[in-house]
Amino acid sequence: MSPSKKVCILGSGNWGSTAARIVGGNVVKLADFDDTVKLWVYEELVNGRKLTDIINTEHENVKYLPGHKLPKNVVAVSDAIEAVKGATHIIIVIPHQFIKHLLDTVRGSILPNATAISLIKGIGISDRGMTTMTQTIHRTLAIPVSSLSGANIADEIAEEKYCETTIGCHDPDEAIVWRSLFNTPYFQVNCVADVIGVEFCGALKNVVAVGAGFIDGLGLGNNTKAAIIRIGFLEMRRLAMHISGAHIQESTFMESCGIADVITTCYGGRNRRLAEEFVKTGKPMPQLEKEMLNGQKLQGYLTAEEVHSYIDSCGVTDHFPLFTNIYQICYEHKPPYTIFAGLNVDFSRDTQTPSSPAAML
Ligand SMILES: NC(=O)C1=CN([C@@H]2O[C@H](COP(=O)(O)OP(=O)(O)OC[C@H]3O[C@@H](n4cnc5c(N)ncnc54)[C@H](O)[C@@H]3O)[C@@H](O)[C@H]2O)C=CC1
Ligand SMILES: O=C(CO)COP(=O)(O)O
Repeated sequence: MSPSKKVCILGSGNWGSTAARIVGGNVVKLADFDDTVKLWVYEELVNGRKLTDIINTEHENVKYLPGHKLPKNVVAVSDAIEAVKGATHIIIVIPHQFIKHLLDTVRGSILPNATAISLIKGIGISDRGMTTMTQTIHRTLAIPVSSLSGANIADEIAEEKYCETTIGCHDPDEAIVWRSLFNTPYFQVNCVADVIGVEFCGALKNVVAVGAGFIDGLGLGNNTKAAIIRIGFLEMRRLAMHISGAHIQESTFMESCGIADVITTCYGGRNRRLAEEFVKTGKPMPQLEKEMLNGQKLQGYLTAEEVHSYIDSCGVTDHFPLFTNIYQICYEHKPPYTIFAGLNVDFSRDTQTPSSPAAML
């Protein structure tokens, strides 16, 4: 009997390629899945050759994940519609600023019984307010969407160093399927039912990481960075609960997607590294991104702007001094040491009113 399920991956950056390595390795062990994993690549030339051709002949994404082979059953394609053709399980892992165009491209080509999972760390702003990536994907493709996020610096996972991740999935049967696609001895998946809590954590910690990078750029120490991490974590939780308190479980913040991801990104992430350079060189973030990341993309400074636009429109910036200061340093030329302004906020009531978000502020 031919397999009834088929997985594809949309996105082949640093994390997308690492996910392809994991899923490509797992899928061949799952009898109900087709062995072939189509990997959609945003086509570009690398040393005069198409990146898709390089991946399909050398089985390595030499630009975004150099030094790590991809399984041969991972097949790179430059056409997103071809990638989703016949796929029952769609993994979406692109920088959040590109999501709309990709979804517009593939809508209409998705199987009606398909299901998706977002590995993206970012949020969107629309006339409905702040939206998560799974909400955006669900509204466009009209299929169920889960989330995966965790303390997951891609290069370390490609080296098969032990870590954990969190899958948010409403359907317990589907959660088992997603887990079987991602779980490995070195990549331990824990499933929770809180889809948007998982992704709020993943998106908002990138703003905190920008703050942590400012502290490193200022040459301040570990205690100061720990203070920024603590306050940032509380502002993340406060904002997520303010937006969707009735739908988010507090316990999600203690999963890998929560506290663990804030820590790893504030010490080892790209957002932290470029924010440090921002302070040391005075160059704008987009310029540093071009100069230092070889095509990889930052999410943190964009998310800082999106968060600010939301909290400003709600008139609650006073309740998020760290997020506000980080935004003003990035976009309004405030000096980096102003990150400490007004940080003595009382968060003590936040955990007492989880089902009544407005009461927090
Ligand atoms: N790299 C990491 O360690 C981790 C990243 N993530 C998240 O995964 C998501 C994807 O990031 P990465 O895979 O790291 O990507 P990346 O930042 O390494 O690479 C950028 C990707 O965007 C593509 N791209 C460039 N212009 C594009 C366009 N106009 N339209 C569509 N794609 C375009 C590039 O081809 C490349 O694949 C992000 O939300 C990120 O926060 C999550 C966990 C870990
Ligand atoms: O999300 C990440 C680790 O979990 C990666 O963070 P950066 O994008 O800052 O590298």
